Amino acid sequence: MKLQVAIDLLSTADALALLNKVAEHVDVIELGTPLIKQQGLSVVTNVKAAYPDKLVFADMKTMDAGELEADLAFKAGADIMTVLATAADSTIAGAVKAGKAHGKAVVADMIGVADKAARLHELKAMGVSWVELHAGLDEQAQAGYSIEKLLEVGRSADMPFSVAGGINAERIGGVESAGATIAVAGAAIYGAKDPGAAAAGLRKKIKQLG
Ligand SMILES: O=C([C@H](O)CO)[C@H](O)[C@H](O)COP(=O)(O)O
Repeated sequence: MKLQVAIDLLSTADALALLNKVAEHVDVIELGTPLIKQQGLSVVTNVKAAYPDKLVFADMKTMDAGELEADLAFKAGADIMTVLATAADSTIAGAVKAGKAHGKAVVADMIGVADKAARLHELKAMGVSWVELHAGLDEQAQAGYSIEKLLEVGRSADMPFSVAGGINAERIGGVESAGATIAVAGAAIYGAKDPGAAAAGLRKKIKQLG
């Protein structure tokens, strides 16, 4: 299982300072949606220039104009971009088309999807590279939040999937056992006192489990 760091900070300088501590421990660098909204796609270009050997993930959460937005992200240097699974099929098809044109990956973010199993089958047919089983920050803040619901969907998924939703050292084992190809960790890394140690710790747990 790969480790993806989600950077939900708001400046390119802060993102680069964090990466200076954690990049060696992660496989995929995610530029979060708030960061891209604050900085524009220049943050993607700057991070890819600084880390050309890492996969750079632009969390665009595209809801419309799929081909155009995916094209913008890939032209900026992204290796992977996200389209919302709740978007119209034509939007997802457009993003997939741009992904194929650039030879890059398009991920469908399942945030807010009610019937995740049914949508997953449709997304597979549309040719997305993988799906992200995702509970967003607002969902995580609700009383009684549990990552288990996402893992349940993952266990019966017949395509590659990542998981995002408050993954930390306690939860990462369950994510690996559910069969995820990528574990996404945001706050558990950027919010840690020692982000380098936090990322290294998650990496170590993955190695132990694998
Ligand atoms: O995608 C995310 C969210 O929508 C805000 O951009 C997060 O990066 C994702 O949820 C992972 O972060 P954590 O839940 O803090 O691990």
